[in-house]
Amino acid sequence: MERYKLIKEVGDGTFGSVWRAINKLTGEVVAVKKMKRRYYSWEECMNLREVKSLRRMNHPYIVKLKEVIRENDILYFIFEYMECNLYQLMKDRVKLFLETEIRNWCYQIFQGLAYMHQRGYFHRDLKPENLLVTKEIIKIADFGLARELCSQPPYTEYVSTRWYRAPEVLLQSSLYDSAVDMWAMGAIMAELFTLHPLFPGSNEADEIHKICSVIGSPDHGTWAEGLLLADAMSYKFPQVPCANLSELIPSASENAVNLIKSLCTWDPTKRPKAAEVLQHPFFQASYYVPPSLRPRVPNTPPSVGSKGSVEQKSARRYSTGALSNNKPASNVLRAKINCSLKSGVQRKLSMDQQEAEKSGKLKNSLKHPRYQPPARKNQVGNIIISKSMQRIPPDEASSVGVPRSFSFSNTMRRSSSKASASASASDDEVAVAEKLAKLSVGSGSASGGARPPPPPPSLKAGGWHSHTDFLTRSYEVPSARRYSRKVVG
Ligand SMILES: Nc1ncnc2c1ncn2[C@@H]1O[C@H](COP(=O)(O)OP(=O)(O)OP(=O)(O)O)[C@@H](O)[C@H]1O
Repeated sequence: MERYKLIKEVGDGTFGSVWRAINKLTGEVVAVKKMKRRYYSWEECMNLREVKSLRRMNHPYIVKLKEVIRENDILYFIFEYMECNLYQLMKDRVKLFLETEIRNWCYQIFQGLAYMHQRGYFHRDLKPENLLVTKEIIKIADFGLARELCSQPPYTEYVSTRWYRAPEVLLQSSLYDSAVDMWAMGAIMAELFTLHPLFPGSNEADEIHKICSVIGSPDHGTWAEGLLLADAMSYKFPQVPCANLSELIPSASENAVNLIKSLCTWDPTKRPKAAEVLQHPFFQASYYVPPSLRPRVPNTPPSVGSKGSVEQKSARRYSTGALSNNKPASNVLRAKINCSLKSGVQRKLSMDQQEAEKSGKLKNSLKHPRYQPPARKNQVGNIIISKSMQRIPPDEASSVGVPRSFSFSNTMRRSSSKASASASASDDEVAVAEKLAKLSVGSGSASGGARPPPPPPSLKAGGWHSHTDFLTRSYEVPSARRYSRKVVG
């Protein structure tokens, strides 16, 4: 570790603290994740999911693990450095993001996910904190929970942060797959549009209630398997009418709303795969190539950082012929959003609770009987076990010897994919903002190796229904509490 100079702590997760650091030899800025528990052998380190999965991945939209160092029984991961995470970008944000910005981010993430899923992995803990941003580039990070699709179910342990947790996981299915990542992406996409979490459940029961109130309670037609799962744990879904998602996400285009609907579908088998999502009409409206990835030609518009107030600039920057569907929020609506932004404690409380869940200290809720109506109590769910207890048995050669550090080259080993899955200024919008507020029930630089993503697929591609017929249900209003939290799961 003497090669690295730690500069500043930039994140404190459940399992490690993350530091911005400099490689003294090369001057390269990196992120050093110092794991909290001790590791007494290399074998133990090499069997960590984060290592096992990340060392197989080499993609411009997946954060690159450069090196692993074990020193004095302390394990350090050296990652490429990213400026901030998506949650940090959203939390103090007043102006809504432009749809073009959201489209650009999502297209990158879905490319990363398609790559990962095709190679037989799914992430299982996608959330804004695990999506790292440097200028216009976004990358998937934190593979501590990543799972091989071909690994043997049942998957009994804890998976994913509650607000982004798929219903099959909430209902303790042991057969979930990469569709859990697609659910999380639907929730994240919606949050990018509204700057509010879509399903901010205060406990697992409340989480399901929130989901029902947005997408409507499931029935035999929409998710027969889910009813069985619920039966198996003597759980009864609340009978809640669905909401109109377009009203909940007024700044989103019809295509964006349709995509979110399809991702947040009860039945995991009906959610689109990441590769299919890339063909969705939402991504046909335009394709934005970040300035940093454009060929260097004179008159290229200057790059604008993604952290600042970039909305107006963004409109000019995105010169690819795109029609922005974004409807900027009115001052009144913005004031309301700000107001809810300031009610920040909710997310922190809730996320702290989730952190407690993750540590395995708190148990229960759904397993024991009846659904409790939109819980205002700080009840905590039961699925959780500590990630630190999830070390999987050695299943591959850990013939790593006993190096003091381990660097990864582009070891892209393909494993067969057994993926069975494996606000505008109108009165209406003000009303929507009010509705949202009332319905708060519960509660460095981009990788040098980055290459430009492929151009958008043709409009004909994919089996997407156009516009509204993709899902015909209507949707209700989610909670609108604004949040603040430290960067933990
Ligand atoms: N490569 C990186 N570059 C810059 N910041 C990073 C990097 N990796 C992680 N971080 C920051 O540190 C935070 C925590 O990192 P990470 O999620 O890997 O830790 P963790 O202990 O696994 O967290 P969690 O509690 O989510 O499981 C991230 O949300 C991010 O803000």
